[in-house]
Formats: sequence, C-alpha cells, structure tokens
Amino acid sequence: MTDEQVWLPPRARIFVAGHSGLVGSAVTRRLTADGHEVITRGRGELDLRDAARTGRFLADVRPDAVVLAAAKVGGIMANSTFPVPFIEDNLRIQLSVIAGSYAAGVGRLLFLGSSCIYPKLAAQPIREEALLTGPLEPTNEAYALAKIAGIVQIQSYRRQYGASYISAMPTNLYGPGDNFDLQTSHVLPALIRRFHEAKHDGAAEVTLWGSGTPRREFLHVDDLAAACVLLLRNYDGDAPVNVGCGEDLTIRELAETVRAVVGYGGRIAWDTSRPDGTPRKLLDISRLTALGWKPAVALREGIAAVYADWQARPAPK
Ligand SMILES: NC(=O)C1=CN([C@@H]2O[C@H](COP(=O)(O)OP(=O)(O)OC[C@H]3O[C@@H](n4cnc5c(N)ncnc54)[C@H](OP(=O)(O)O)[C@@H]3O)[C@@H](O)[C@H]2O)C=CC1
Ligand SMILES: C[C@H]1O[C@H](OP(=O)(O)OP(=O)(O)OC[C@H]2O[C@@H](n3cnc4c(=O)[nH]c(N)nc43)[C@H](O)[C@@H]2O)[C@@H](O)[C@@H](O)C1=O
Repeated sequence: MTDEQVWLPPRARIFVAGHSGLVGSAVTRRLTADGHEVITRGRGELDLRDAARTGRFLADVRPDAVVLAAAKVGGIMANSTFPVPFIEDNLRIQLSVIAGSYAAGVGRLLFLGSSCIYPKLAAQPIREEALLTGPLEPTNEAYALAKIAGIVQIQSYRRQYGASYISAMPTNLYGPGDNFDLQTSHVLPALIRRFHEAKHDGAAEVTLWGSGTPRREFLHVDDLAAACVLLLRNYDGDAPVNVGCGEDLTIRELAETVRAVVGYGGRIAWDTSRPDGTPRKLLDISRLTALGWKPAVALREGIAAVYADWQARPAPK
C-alpha cells in the first residue's frame, strides 16, 4: 500500500457504536492494540435509535471515524419470530449514526451489514454485484432490508457529498462474548451450549434445528476486526466489501465438529419443523483478499477457544 491509500490517520479517535457486542468488542480490541483512541457509549447512556441525542453526541465528540457495529442482531428463530425490531431498530440506528456522523463532520465511517443481504438463490460464491438481483430469504427479510437500506444510505452520502463512508458485509461470525441464549443466538454458540449441557446431563441425544443440510461459512470475529481496520485504512469504494473465510460446511458437519470439541458422545437428531433458512451463502472474498487480508483462525481451534471462553464466564449458564 502507498501512503496515498491510507484513509485512517495514526492514533485516530474512533467511535465504535455497539462496542459491547461480539463485533464491536473485537473491533475495539484491535483498534486499541493498533494505538487508536476508541470512544464508547453504553446503550443506557445513549440509545442510538434516538437521532437527536445521537446527533448531539457526535457533534460534541467529533470523532475522526465511526465504526457502526450497533444493531439488532439474532439467529434464525429471533429473526423469523419477531422481525419488527430487526427492521425498525436497525433502520433507526443507521439513520441516527450515519446522518449524525455526516452532520458532525466525521470524515470516515464503516457500516457493517451482513451476508443475508444477498438473494436467497444467488450464484455461489456470492459476489458483491449480486445485491438486489433476486428475492431474499424470508426468515430474515426484515433484517436484510434494513441492512440493504444502510448500504444505499452509505452510497448516497458518497455520491451526493463525497463522504468517505464504506460498507462491509460479514459472513456468519463467532467469537468470545457471543450470545448463548438458545432462543436468540446464532447456530454456533447454540451448538456449544446444547452439547455442553447434554454432556453434563448425560443425555443420549441432542436435537438441532432444521435438516442439517444448509451450508454456512464461519469467520472468527478477530479476523473480521482485522478486515475492518484494513478497510478503514485502505478502502474507499462505493461497493460493499464481503468478509468471509472462503470456505463453508454443512450445519451437520459443523455439529460434528462442535460435538467433538465439547466431547459429547451422544446422538444428534434433527427437528425439521424448524426452519433451515437460506440453503447456502458462501461469499466471494476476492475484493478483500486483493487488499492483502486473509483469515488467521482455523474453525476447530476457534470453536475450542470460544468454548473455553464461555465456560470461564462468571454468569450462570
Ligand atoms: N454476529 C454475526 O454472526 C454477524 C453480525 N453482523 C453484523 O455485525 C454487527 C454487530 O453484530 P454483533 O456484534 O454480532 O451483535 P451483538 O448483538 O453482539 O451487539 C450489538 C451491539 O449493538 C448495541 N445496540 C443494539 N441496539 C442498540 C441501541 N438501540 N442503542 C445503542 N446500542 C445498541 C448492543 O448494545 P447492548 O450490549 O447494550 O445490547 C451491542 O453493543 C451488526 O451490524 C450485525 O448485523 C454481520 C454478519 C454476521
Ligand atoms: C448471521 C446470520 O444469521 C441468521 O441466519 P442463519 O445463518 O440462518 O442463522 P443461524 O445461525 O441462526 O442458523 C444457521 C443454521 O443453523 C441451523 N440450526 C440448527 N440448530 C440450531 C440452533 O440450535 N440454533 C440456531 N440459531 N440455528 C440452528 C438453523 O436451522 C440454520 O439452518 C440470520 O438471522 C441473518 O440475519 C444473519 O445475518
């Protein structure tokens, strides 16, 4: 990279919206390790759905950059059973933070979307150009539409005002501090918890959701954080950038891996009355790898580290 391509100054003051979450905490760790000053506000102090208060906060603090990692997030059942906050909270947070950042003179902003923005039957691996080329997966349509609106909002600020605002589209993520609530979590922490509890209880069988045939790609959140910082420094394009590890596996294969890591010897059953969701969403990551990024955490080792981290948590399981 040449100096001209660096879009983030050293020791920048960066507001990480959603710093307590899976992604925000990893981005905070990475930015802090790189010598930046990370500015945070808890939800109790600043509800980012409140545009007026968010705008005042940003105008007062005037960070050099903003990472928008605050969102209403959840797994397949949460998305499909209570979609209202997935569309409304996310639209409101995006409006508050992106418009408030521009009004406050923030020069750099990274918005985090999700791989679920792409059509359900997009050609694999999914290139960024597939956006808005077909119908969405119904189980997370509300969330996906809010994320698509965020991408278009970012592109609009670029086109109308020349703002250096960018978007990244991560695949399914996992890492320390994830949500392990069985009703609202994503699949990977849910499987760790289900197998752990079955092993502890001596249960003969664990029942998982769906058919086990959907394919998913899993990226450790520390690898995502490295990609976010690279994009903040070196990317200033109109198009969103996919962030994945380049490989996927079936949910059944994931379950076998998690079962082995946890050391559970019982059977796995599948509850096909539960939704499978999108059949496959492997991302084409050539736009990101062209910038010099590659993932560092292997899935099995990453799962083992997350399992150890979860067991060490003080909160009751
Ligand atoms: N997890 C995943 O697998 C994936 C995540 N992403 C994207 O990454 C981003 C971060 O996700 P992730 O870290 O997993 O989500 P988490 O649920 O772990 O964290 C969400 C963060 O947003 C904050 N937040 C939510 N609502 C508000 C609000 N109204 N006001 C202030 N803060 C709020 C939460 O605060 P609090 O702690 O107080 O609730 C928390 O800090 C999201 O944009 C998501 O779409 C994309 C692809 C996959
Ligand atoms: C990140 C991404 O996350 C969501 O999409 P998803 O990938 O479908 O989500 P998921 O992790 O919840 O499930 C993945 C697969 O796993 C199966 N599965 C089996 N057993 C359990 C189980 O026990 N829990 C869960 N959650 N899933 C299970 C489940 O049936 C499905 O086939 C979206 O909300 C979307 O908005 C989004 O962005």
